[in-house]
Parts: sequence; C-alpha cells; structure tokens
Amino acid sequence: MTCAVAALKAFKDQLTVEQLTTIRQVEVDVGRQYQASTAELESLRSAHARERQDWEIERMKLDRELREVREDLRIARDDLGRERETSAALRRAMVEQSNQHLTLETQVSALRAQGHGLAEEVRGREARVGELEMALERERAVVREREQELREAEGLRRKLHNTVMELKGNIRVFCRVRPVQNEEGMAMIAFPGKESREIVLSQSSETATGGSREAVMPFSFDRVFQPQATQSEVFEEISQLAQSCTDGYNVCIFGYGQTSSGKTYTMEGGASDDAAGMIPRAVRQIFEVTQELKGRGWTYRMEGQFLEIYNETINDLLGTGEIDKKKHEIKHEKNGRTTVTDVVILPLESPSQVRNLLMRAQSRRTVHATLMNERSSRSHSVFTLRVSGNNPLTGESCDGCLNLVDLAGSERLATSGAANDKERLKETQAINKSLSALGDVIAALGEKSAADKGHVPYRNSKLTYLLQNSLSGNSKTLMVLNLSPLAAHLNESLCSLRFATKVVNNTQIGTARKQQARISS
Ligand SMILES: Nc1ncnc2c1ncn2[C@@H]1O[C@H](COP(=O)(O)OP(=O)(O)OP(=O)(O)O)[C@@H](O)[C@H]1O
Repeated sequence: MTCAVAALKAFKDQLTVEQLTTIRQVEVDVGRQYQASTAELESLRSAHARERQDWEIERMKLDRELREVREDLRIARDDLGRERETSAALRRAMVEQSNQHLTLETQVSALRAQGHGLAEEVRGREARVGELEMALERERAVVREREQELREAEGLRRKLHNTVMELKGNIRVFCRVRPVQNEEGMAMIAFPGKESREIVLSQSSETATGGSREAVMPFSFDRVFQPQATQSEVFEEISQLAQSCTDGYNVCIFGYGQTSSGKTYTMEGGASDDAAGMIPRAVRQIFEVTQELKGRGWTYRMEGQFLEIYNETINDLLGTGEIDKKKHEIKHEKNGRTTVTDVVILPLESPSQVRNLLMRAQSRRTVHATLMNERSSRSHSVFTLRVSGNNPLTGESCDGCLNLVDLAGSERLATSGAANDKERLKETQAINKSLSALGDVIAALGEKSAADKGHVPYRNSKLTYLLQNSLSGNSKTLMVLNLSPLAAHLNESLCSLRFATKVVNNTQIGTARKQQARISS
C-alpha cells in the first residue's frame, strides 16, 4: 500500500491541475471506492464471520448429527448383525426344518406304504381268522362229539367195571402174610401154584405111639400175598374197589387178623410213600379219578369220618369229646345213607388233608393207648370216605362210600391172656362177639337169595349195624386176612384162615346195585 501511495505521489508531481483535479477526483473516487470496498470488505468479513459462525454451528450440528447418525449406524449395524445372525439361525432352522420336513415326508410316505401293506395283511389275517374260526367251530363240534362219546364210554366203563367186579365176586378175601422181624420160630407156610391163590400151613405133632404126624392144611383165596409183597402190589388188587366207590357203589375193606399180624400196616402203612397203606392209597386214587372225571362233566364232593368201636361203644376219632363217654347213635336213612350222631365229618379236598385226618385220629388213639394197654389192637377202627358226584351234562349222580376197617385183634381168649383180667375179658368178649357177628352177617347175606330177603343179623354188633348199608346188596366187600409168619402164632393163623374160609365159601352178596339217581332237570 505504501508503495502504491509513493507511486501515486510521483505520478501527481508529473500531472497538471486538471489532471490533478481529475486525479484527485479519481483519488476521492478511489478513496470512496476503497472505503466502500473496505466497508464492503468489513461487511463481507463480518458476513463471512457470521457465515463462518453459522457454518461452525452448522458444522457442529452436522458433527452432532453425524455422531448421532454414526451411533444410529452403529446400533443399526449391531441390530443388523444380530438380525443377520437371527436370520442366519432362522435360515439354518429353516433348512433344518425343511430337511426334517423332507425326512418326515419320506417317513410319512414309507408309513403310508407300510400302512397299505398292513391293511392288506390285516385283510389277509381277517380272512385267515374267519377260516380259523370256522375250523375251530368244526373242531369244537368234534370235541363236543368226542366228549359225548367219552361220557357214553365212561358210562359203559362203569357198567363193565361193575360186571368185572361182580364176576370176581362181590365178596373177596385176600390173605397176606407179614414178613418176619427179628423174631424166632417160623411157621411152615407154603405158597404153591403160580396164581398166588393158595396158602398151605403144615403142622407136625406127636402121635400116641411117639411117632410124628404132619398135618397139611391148604386154603385158597382170591389172592394170597407172600411176605415180600409190597404195599403197592396189594393195592393194585384193591384199586378197582376204590374205582367202584367213585362209580357210586359202597365198598368195605376189612383188615382181619390177630394182633401184630400186620392189619394196621396194611390199612394205614408207614410214613414213607412206599410204605403207605391201603387207606392213603385208596384216597389218593379216588382224588385222582374224581379229578380226571371233572373233564367229563362230573363234580365230586368228598367227606371223611373216622370212628372207633371199643367194647361196643362208638368213639369219634376226629372229635374232641371225652373218649368212651359221649353217646353216638347209628341212623340209617331212607336214601341208603348211614349217619352217626354227633361225629365230626370233615370235607376233604386233597389227599394231604386225609393224611392229617389219619394223623389226628392216630394221635387221639395213641393218647388213650397209653392209658388202656394197646387199645388200638383191642378196638375196630372204621375210616369212611363218602364220595358224592353229579354230572349235570348227563343228568347222572352217584353216592359211594368207601369203608376201610382195621378190625380188632382176632385172638382167642386163652391166647390173649384175658381170662384173669376182667377188663381184658370184657374187651375180648366184645371183639369176639363183633367178629363172629360180622361172620354171621356175611354168611346170612350169602345165604339170602334175591327172592328170599330173610333176616340178616346186622343189629348183633355195633360194627355190622354201622356197616349195614355197605355190606348189603349194593356193596362190594374185601377182607384182607393178615397172618403172622411165626410158629407161635400158627393156631391163631389157622383160626383166622378158617374164619375167612367160612366167609368166603359160596358167599355172594347179591348183585351190586349202584346208588344212582337221575337228576330231574
Ligand atoms: N407187610 C409188612 N411189611 C413190613 N412190616 C410189616 C408188615 N406187616 C406188618 N409189619 C410190621 O409188623 C408189626 C405189626 O404190624 P401191625 O401193627 O400192623 O399189626 P396189627 O395186626 O395191626 O396189630 P394190632 O392189632 O396190635 O394193632 C409192625 O411193626 C409193622 O410195621
């Protein structure tokens, strides 16, 4: 600026007044212009400052906005990131879902195919079931036919069995010789013949002239069992009688013989299965048969009683009352049943119950045996198993009774040593009386033909009166004659053999009549 002013002063010195005036004028104008420009510049400057301030404000605002935008952008980015993640996850899920969908669709189609297959199979099976039902119905008809045939066959079997029994004789006598047990002096006993029906006793005696004479006494029975015969061999012969009982017949099995001849062993037996006697075996068989017949429409009810007859007094071996004190009466009902008042009758559902019953009776007898000297061998015991059955399918019913009687020892008065003992004398007389009454009844029954129903002395003893219905026309009787193998007992054995021969000789207890009734439907 200072240079310009100097230049201008130099230029002024050279110029005319006019020029100077003009110049001054110009200078004023320039000054004015300068001032104007300066003013303008100032105004421009202040405008510029204002603009700059505005701009600064604007910039700061923009900066703030920019920051906000950036923050928004960051948030948006974050959101976007998350959204992206979500979207990726969703996409993955979608992929997974669609994969699953595809799998499910495949499975659905497979299941549908399987379903079709199964429906087809069900139709096939339904058809098969239909065929099987028809076949089953045909089989059922066959079974019904067979069952009917079986029932008819069962009826026929009963008839045939009874015919066989009648042919064998409704009274039979078996003879059984017990083995020796650490005893001395064997009797001479022989068992000739192959049929096991003969027994021969031999006895040597001195003649008046001092020589020796041998008496040979042969006897024959329905069956003779040698000492080695087992319980099961004896029962084999008896089992048919147990069968008759389930067919509705009354059966009596007597064990006869002197004391220690083996009656109790034969009837009750020992503890082991092999040693089991006729009572447990018969009972077991009856249970088995009734069980078997269930399949052919039969139902059975069984009950047992166990009595003792001592000195013509009845005692209940299953009861609890004082022995020999309680009075029991025998009653014969019109339907052929015999009942005894005030005695315990136990319903029997299994052979084991019968075993317990026998043990109960045994223990009651044993208690009294200690008081009364071998009481069991001095009294009769009568085990009665009543079997009542009915068959609603055939309308049949039956009522049979199995009496298993262990008789008192049959020894004679002199042998028993009773002559000097009042009590023993009374016992022995009672035993002899009842045993001979039994022999008389059987003999009387044998003599009576169907047309001549004369008097049978049942009332002569408690035993025969009690067994009246099981000894009369509709019964089957077996006497097992037990013999001791000892020489010392030979005379007693001979007495027993003679008694049994008397019973057996031509005795026939009528024709067994089954106690049967038709159930009216
Ligand atoms: N067949 C046999 N096998 C083996 N032992 C037997 C046989 N028979 C009898 N006994 C035995 O002989 C003995 C006498 O038998 P048991 O007691 O049965 O005779 P019992 O005639 O009943 O006598 P009691 O009249 O005195 O009661 C017993 O020890 C018994 O076990």
